Amino acid sequence: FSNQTRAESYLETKKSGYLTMQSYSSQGKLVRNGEKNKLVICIEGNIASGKTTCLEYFSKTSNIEVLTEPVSKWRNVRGHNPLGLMYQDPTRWGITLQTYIQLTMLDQHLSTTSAPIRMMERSIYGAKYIFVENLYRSGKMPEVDFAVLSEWFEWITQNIAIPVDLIVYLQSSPQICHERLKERCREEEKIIPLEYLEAIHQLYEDWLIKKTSFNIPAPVLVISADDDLQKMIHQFEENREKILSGRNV
Ligand SMILES: Nc1ncnc2c1ncn2[C@@H]1O[C@H](COP(=O)(O)OP(=O)(O)O)[C@@H](O)[C@H]1O
Ligand SMILES: Cc1cn([C@H]2C[C@H](O)[C@@H](COP(=O)(O)O)O2)c(=O)[nH]c1=O
Repeated sequence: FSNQTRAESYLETKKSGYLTMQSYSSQGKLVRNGEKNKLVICIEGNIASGKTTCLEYFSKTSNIEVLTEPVSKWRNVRGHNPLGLMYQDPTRWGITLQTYIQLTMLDQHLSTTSAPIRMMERSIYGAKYIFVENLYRSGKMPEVDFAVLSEWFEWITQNIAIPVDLIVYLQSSPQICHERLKERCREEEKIIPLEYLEAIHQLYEDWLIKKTSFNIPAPVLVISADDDLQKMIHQFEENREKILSGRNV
């Protein structure tokens, strides 16, 4: 056996539910069998920019599987609320929340689907490049926590194929998000100031518009998200073909 064949042979015997990784791709990453021809679209955007609303709209289309962020898990893991704890004391609990979010994002990326198109709310990339980065840059995440999370992230993305075909960026003004967030009234988020949404917005703009911060794993389709619901539906329809073909052309 070459090293690669031995590894493949080992992995073939290690079928454990949804994490059955059976072969190495040409880039030397673990890949999921049967997932190659599926289209993955990630909806990125600020808090309360309308991502869930967008996913709910497209969930009515046949052949699409929609995966909303598992916020209920982030609010309740074995009776603990890491999301609430993070907003109360980000320096202490940021690492706890972000470690768990990284795990649940990976879980979603790797979960099996029968539908040919998968639409996912954010991604493991958005969680790291926006939220972890924001905690770190704002001085609320200790350097050692950032280093450990970054090591985990790099190991995952260097060793496991996490394909994304298209990023749909719901570009919104932080002020509008703040108003929508207050209306939605999620208990943990009541203390979020406008400045927090402005910082998240800036990181998104640097990543997906200016393209000056981090690697972008897929082409980006930008949809302006400040409009009312009716106009948003019109925009979703106008962009339906681009979105569902996974191509920004
Ligand atoms: N275009 C829109 N105009 C007005 N309110 C909206 C619009 N899109 C979403 N909302 C409302 O704003 C809040 C946040 O939307 P949501 O889809 O949950 O955002 P996200 O998933 O990005 O956090 C919800 O109360 C939702 O009903
Ligand atoms: C991905 C991610 C999310 N959060 C926080 C931000 C919000 O309070 C919720 C989910 O927000 P949504 O935009 O309404 O879906 O989770 C976070 O703190 N860190 C993250 O990586």
